[in-house]
Formats: sequence, C-alpha cells, structure tokens
Amino acid sequence: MSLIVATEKLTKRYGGHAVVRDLDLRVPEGCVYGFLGPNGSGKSTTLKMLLSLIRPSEGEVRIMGRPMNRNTRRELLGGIGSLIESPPGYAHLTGRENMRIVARLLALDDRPVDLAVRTVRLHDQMDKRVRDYSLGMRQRLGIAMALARQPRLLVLDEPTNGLDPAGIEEIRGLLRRLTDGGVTVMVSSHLLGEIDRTATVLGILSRGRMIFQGTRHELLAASTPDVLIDCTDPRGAHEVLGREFDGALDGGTVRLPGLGDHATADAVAALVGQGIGVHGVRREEQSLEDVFMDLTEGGGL
Ligand SMILES: Nc1ncnc2c1ncn2[C@@H]1O[C@H](COP(=O)(O)OP(=O)(O)OP(=O)(O)O)[C@@H](O)[C@H]1O
Repeated sequence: MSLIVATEKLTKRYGGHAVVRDLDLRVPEGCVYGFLGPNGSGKSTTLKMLLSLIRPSEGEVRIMGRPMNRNTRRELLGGIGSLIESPPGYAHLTGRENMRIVARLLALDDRPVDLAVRTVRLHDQMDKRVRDYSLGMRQRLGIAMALARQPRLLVLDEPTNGLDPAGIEEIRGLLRRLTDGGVTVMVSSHLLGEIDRTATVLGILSRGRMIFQGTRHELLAASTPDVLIDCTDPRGAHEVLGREFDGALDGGTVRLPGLGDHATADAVAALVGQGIGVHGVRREEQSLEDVFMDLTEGGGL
C-alpha cells in the first residue's frame, strides 16, 4: 500500500504548549481519509503543516514518499489542491471569472478548468455572481479551484461546515466521484456523521494526539461495548459486581463497562457463586458515533 501522506512525530507548539503532538499520519493513496476531532483538537494546524503554511516545531512530513523541505516544497505542493479557510473567490465576480483568474495564475488550459467545474457540478451556474451562490455552491467553487491543477491529493478543511443536509450530501457525492477518478482526498470534520460513510480510512484526533487511525471496521472492532447482564436478582447482582467490575444498575439489568471476555466470564461466575441466576448476557450494540464519542470523551458532538 503506498502512502500519499505520511508524517513522523509531527508536532506544533505555540508558546511552549503542544497543540499537535507526535502525529504519525498514514494516508493511503486513493482513499478518502476522514480526519476527525472535536473543535480545537488540532486538525487545521496539522493540515496547515502538511501544506507548508506553518512550520512544524518537530517531525517530518512526507508527500508521495518524499520529505517536504525547502528544496522539494514547490514541486510537492504542485500536486496538492487544498481548501483550508472559508471558501475563496471574489464575491462580486462570476464563477467563470473566478475560475479564469485561477487558470491565469496557474497557467492552465481550458480543459482541466472545465473538468473541475463539471466535477463539482457548477457548470450551469458559472455566469452567476459568487455573492448570489449558496454556501454549498461557494464551497464547491473553492473545490473546483483546488481541482483545476489536477492534483493527486486534495486537502479539505471542514468542507461541510455550515451546510444544510442537501449541501452535505452533494459534497459526499463529490468526494466519491473524486476518488473514483483517482484523487486521494483528506477531509477534516468535527462531526463523524458528516463524513463517516464516505471516508474509507479514519484518523481521530483528541487534544493534539492521534487516538485512532484505521478503517471504520477496525474502529468498531477496537471498542469494547458494555456487557449487559439479565438475572433473577438485579439488586443483589449490582451489590456483588458493583465494586470489582464497576457495575451499574440500568433498569432490570446490570451494566458492566470495558469488560473483556475473561472478565465477563468471571463476573457471571461470581453471580452464580452467590446463588443469583443469570439468564442473559449480551454486549450492547454500538454505533460508530458511540465509539467516536467514547474516544473523544464526548467532545465531538
Ligand atoms: N497561531 C496560533 N497561536 C496560538 N495558538 C493557536 C494558533 N493556531 C491554533 N492555535 C490553538 O491550537 C489549538 C488547535 O487549533 P486548530 O485550529 O488546529 O484546531 P481544529 O481541530 O482545527 O479545530 P477547529 O475546527 O475549531 O478549527 C487550539 O487550541 C487553538 O487555539
């Protein structure tokens, strides 16, 4: 698997305080990489370091296997399109005029510019002034600007922020079309639900540290759902399991958090040993959202 972005111990400090710490990002080529974390967890700071907009305090960024440094920066950045702050573009100009400015700045032909506009499905809206665009259309124009140079990697910082459900769905579809066309997309969000179905790989940041990186399937597998025990005497069971297993009474069942298979068997044995009949032992169903909330201690939503 080739990595389009890899970082080694990437760190950024402001005034002695690390806002990004020892980050080892691994972004496989061809994926949609969902870069998730609560507000203030360090996503934008990381993306800015990848794009050389700010300098890392420590660590290294490698793009397409090559270290980013003074000698390689220009060439490597030529293969990356990005949308970092709020959507770019001159509001008093039309979409077409804005794209023409980008084409001139980058000395691009008409073809890639047309293709970029079609990819974001704005080709029917190009003669409108950007101030009359919806927020979603402005975001998409920003993405078209980033795509015009035909990048291998597209970096988008919170592209769904502030969009209505239709706008969010439009961006999701766009991300899928892009990866079908061979572009790797790295997209940040503080809301798992906005990108989880689109992202094939997830990186979750909390307080500047990567707390999970892998596929959605791996994320679900990494979590330990609560064990729920149904028994003949829930109160008695709570007394037996309360201290040692951190059990809590939840209606008529006893809930045991963070328990592995062996500990679960021990808990059941303890109940049976005390003469309490156990008639049901289940694991709670967990959604990706629950796992994300657990990992980020509820800070994500
Ligand atoms: N130039 C700066 N000087 C000092 N602190 C900064 C600077 N830029 C960012 N920070 C701090 O770094 C932390 C991470 O900010 P960052 O913008 O990277 O987070 P984020 O995950 O992108 O969140 P958000 O979605 O809110 O932008 C925050 O506490 C922020 O206040």
